[in-house]
This record gives sequence, C-alpha cells and structure tokens, in this order.
Amino acid sequence: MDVQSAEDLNRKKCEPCEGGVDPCPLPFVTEQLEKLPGWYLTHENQRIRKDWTMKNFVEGLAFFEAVGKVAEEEAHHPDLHLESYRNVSIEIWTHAVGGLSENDFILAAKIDAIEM
Ligand SMILES: C[C@H](O)[C@H](O)[C@H]1CNC2=NC(N)=NC(=O)C2=N1
Repeated sequence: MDVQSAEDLNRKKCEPCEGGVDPCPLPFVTEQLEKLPGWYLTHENQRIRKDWTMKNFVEGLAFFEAVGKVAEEEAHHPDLHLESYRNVSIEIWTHAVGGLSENDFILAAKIDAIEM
C-alpha cells in the first residue's frame, strides 16, 4: 500500500474488514499520518487520534452527528469522546485486525472533510 494524500483517501470507500490481514506497518503509518494534519498515534501505535475544542457542547454533539453519518456510510466506526462540555477526541482503529488498516486513514480523511 502506498502513502496517499488526504484528498485521495477522502475519495475512497472503506472496505468491509473481517480480519485475517496484518495491520499496516509502523513506517507506513508514520508516513501516512504526515498527510493527515492533527492525527497522532496512541495505544502502542495501534490507533490514531485527533482532538478538537468546539465552541460549545451542542457543536460537539452536532459534530458527532456528522461523524456518525460518515461512519455508518463507511461501515467503519470511531470511538467518540466529548469531555469538559466541548473537548472532542476521536480515536480510530480497525478492530478486526487489532491495529491500523487503510480504512482508518480513509475515515480520518472523511472526518477532516466535515464542515462545521
Ligand atoms: C462487517 C463490518 O464491516 C464490521 O463489523 C465493521 C464494523 N465497523 C468497524 N469499525 C472499526 N473501527 N473496526 C472494525 O473492524 C469494524 N468492523
């Protein structure tokens, strides 16, 4: 798999993933994250995460509503965190492989394309 631009990732669709494949290797992940501003590795390099400060709680909920729509369209789902009424974090990984797959980067690019 080659490193892709955020624009190219945003044009792709997540593929159903039932496991049986290895997670993306760390050198690739590190290079791919350079194309996704603000996303960083967590959980022993098995997940990617990004943080936002929203205007208020309602904007946080609206953001989650929009993210949820994308996740359902892609059948690929993030963990959503809304803390201290306006601090939002989203964490993504592919449960089926216990680490990162192309789907996670596609979803991250689509989340970044959401206009709030
Ligand atoms: C069949 C369907 O593709 C799977 O159940 C999906 C649902 N959403 C998912 N979301 C994430 N983040 N990882 C998965 O492995 C996953 N699997």
